[in-house]
Amino acid sequence: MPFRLGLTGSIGMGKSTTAGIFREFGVPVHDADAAVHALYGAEGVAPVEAAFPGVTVAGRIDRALLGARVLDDDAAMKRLESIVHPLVRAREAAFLAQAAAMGEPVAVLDIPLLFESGARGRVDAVVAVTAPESVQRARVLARPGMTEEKFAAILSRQLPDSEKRRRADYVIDTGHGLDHARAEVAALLAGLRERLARADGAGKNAQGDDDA
Ligand SMILES: CC(C)(COP(=O)(O)OP(=O)(O)OC[C@H]1O[C@@H](n2cnc3c(N)ncnc32)[C@H](O)[C@@H]1O)[C@@H](O)C(=O)NCCC(=O)NCCS
Ligand SMILES: Nc1ncnc2c1ncn2[C@@H]1O[C@H](COP(=O)(O)OP(=O)(O)OP(=O)(O)O)[C@@H](O)[C@H]1O
Repeated sequence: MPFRLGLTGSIGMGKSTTAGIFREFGVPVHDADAAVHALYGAEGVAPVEAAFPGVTVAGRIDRALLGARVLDDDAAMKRLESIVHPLVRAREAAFLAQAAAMGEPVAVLDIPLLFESGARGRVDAVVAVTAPESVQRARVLARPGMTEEKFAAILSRQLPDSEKRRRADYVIDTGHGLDHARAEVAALLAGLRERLARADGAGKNAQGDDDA
């Protein structure tokens, strides 16, 4: 099993961009948001349509229609999450099994709701991505279809950034450009590889492998 690095951060903080940097460095990444979007064209269609009739368009769950039904309705969102999260976990498990088969030492699980959905126990360490609030707001409101109301609804379901940073093992700041974030990821991976090599060496010594 690879070392599971959980990647989290509030909306617009730079999770996807940082996940892309891990990929550039050759680390496999599983993206929970992307898994949700993919399962809306696959195994998620039937159960989600059954719970929210009328949200399927041309065989796929339409996220704008579904969003309108759940984003300002707590009970509806909880119901949706109870359908979707187990399906995401199944995709994640398949990804980890494949990474293990490939002998990957480290794998990243990009989980936006890592702390909120009880996923902390599924990873070995947590990376939180952050940026100043003003940068986050400007990034999010620049997106097509985004409104102040939708932004507020999503934020209200997410643990505050300060709390995510406090609970994380590593913090990546995306407010200073791509090169800065790349350097932070490189340093994180170098430190982690050293830590894993040391742990591996200690394990071998404990088993007496190195004493032969
Ligand atoms: C409500 C839906 C249809 C809106 O789709 P849309 O394409 O507009 O948004 P998208 O999926 O790209 O999400 C936008 C941002 O909101 C965050 N977000 C999505 N769902 C949730 C949620 N239940 N609670 C908090 N944040 C959420 C995402 O992580 C992302 O940062 C969609 O987000 C969804 O199906 N959410 C439920 C599944 C879920 O919990 N996903 C979160 C990761 S597993
Ligand atoms: N290190 C960085 N330097 C400069 N711009 C960045 C950096 N990281 C992210 N951005 C910019 O911020 C915006 C949001 O980034 P991204 O899509 O990665 O956020 P996210 O946290 O994945 O968002 P969401 O939670 O909504 O999926 C993008 O326009 C991206 O180009």
